[in-house]
Amino acid sequence: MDKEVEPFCRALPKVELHAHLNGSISVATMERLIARKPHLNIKHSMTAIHKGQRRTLDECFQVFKVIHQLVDSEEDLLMAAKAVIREFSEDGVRYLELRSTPRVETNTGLTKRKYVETVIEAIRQCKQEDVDIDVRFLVAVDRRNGPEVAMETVKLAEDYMLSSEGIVVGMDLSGDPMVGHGKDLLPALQKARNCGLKLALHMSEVPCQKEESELLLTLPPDRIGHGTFLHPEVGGSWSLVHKVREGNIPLELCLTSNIMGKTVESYEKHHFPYWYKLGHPCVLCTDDKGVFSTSLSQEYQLAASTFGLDQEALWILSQQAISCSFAPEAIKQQLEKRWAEHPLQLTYSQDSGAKRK
Ligand SMILES: CC(C)=CCNc1ncnc2c1ncn2[C@@H]1O[C@H](COP(=O)(O)O)[C@@H](O)[C@H]1O
Ligand SMILES: [Zn+2]
Repeated sequence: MDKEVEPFCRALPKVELHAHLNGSISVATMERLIARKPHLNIKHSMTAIHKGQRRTLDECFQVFKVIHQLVDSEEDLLMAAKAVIREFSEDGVRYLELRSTPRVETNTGLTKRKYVETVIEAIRQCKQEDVDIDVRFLVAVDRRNGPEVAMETVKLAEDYMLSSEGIVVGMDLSGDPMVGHGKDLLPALQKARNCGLKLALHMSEVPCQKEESELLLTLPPDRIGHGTFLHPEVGGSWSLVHKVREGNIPLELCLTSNIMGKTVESYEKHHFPYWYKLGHPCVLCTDDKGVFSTSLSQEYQLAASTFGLDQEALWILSQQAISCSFAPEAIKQQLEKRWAEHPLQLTYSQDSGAKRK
């Protein structure tokens, strides 16, 4: 691999649009959380999947249950969220959309409202502390919890969209794709859309979701998470591809997550090139940087080495992610300006200028 790719990807200003809060907790933060709750007897091996290891989707979802035991109070959540935001910033992420599922924890008195407020507070505190990153919050619906909870979550998200000064911008649909059906959640998602919340939905993460994806595309979503099995070569359909292309709906693509969760056989077989070659908007994301021991820089490096992307292509990929974000127009313009004035942009344009000569 080009030895300059690693520092380039780290220095590259980046946009992260698909990051689950509790899946993004680093080893260092996990250590602090484990130390706070020694009685749980939780080992590191239970909260992360390391390089070279692969687990079934089911096994991966067990990991979240363990992490949720470690993050079950307002204090834990505030500490974890702030650490995650700082780490993304240290990795060169300048705009982040963090998603998380509001939870009730009776032991500690955590309510769903408190949960959302704590994540918002973490975002505000990072801003006050001048952490170099703009953070927005997508309130997540866990598909496992059914239509009533989904509707309740939409109402919660709507409330905070109106009162969080632009921090809450949308909703995510996630959770074990083998559980529940999107058709039951459609009314809640429709309501979310109608009240102005943006929708980032996990779709076709597993092969058996063709019908569900057709249905969810009628909303339509503003972005798609994974979309691994949308295209006909992997059992999807032309109709799905056509609708996604027609709607120009960006895809959030998480290479390592798909390999480690065994929904994609190898990096080479990832669906990134399928969509990238079509010129469709693709955004590289981490999904769960803590659980999958990765970083956004590493995901850019992997895309570069696996699919032969040069520095110019990586730059364009990161810049195009700005327009796929749910940031208000004014913020998008500020980010565009920041990218245009970035020192790396100068070297890269000199390089590509030299290449052109
Ligand atoms: C298991 C695996 C391969 C994970 C990657 N793919 C995923 N697919 C669907 N939902 C997810 C995934 N990763 C994280 N989540 C959701 O994010 C939650 C953890 O973050 P949080 O508590 O919402 O802050 C999980 O409980 C789950 O609802
Ligand atoms: Zn995800």
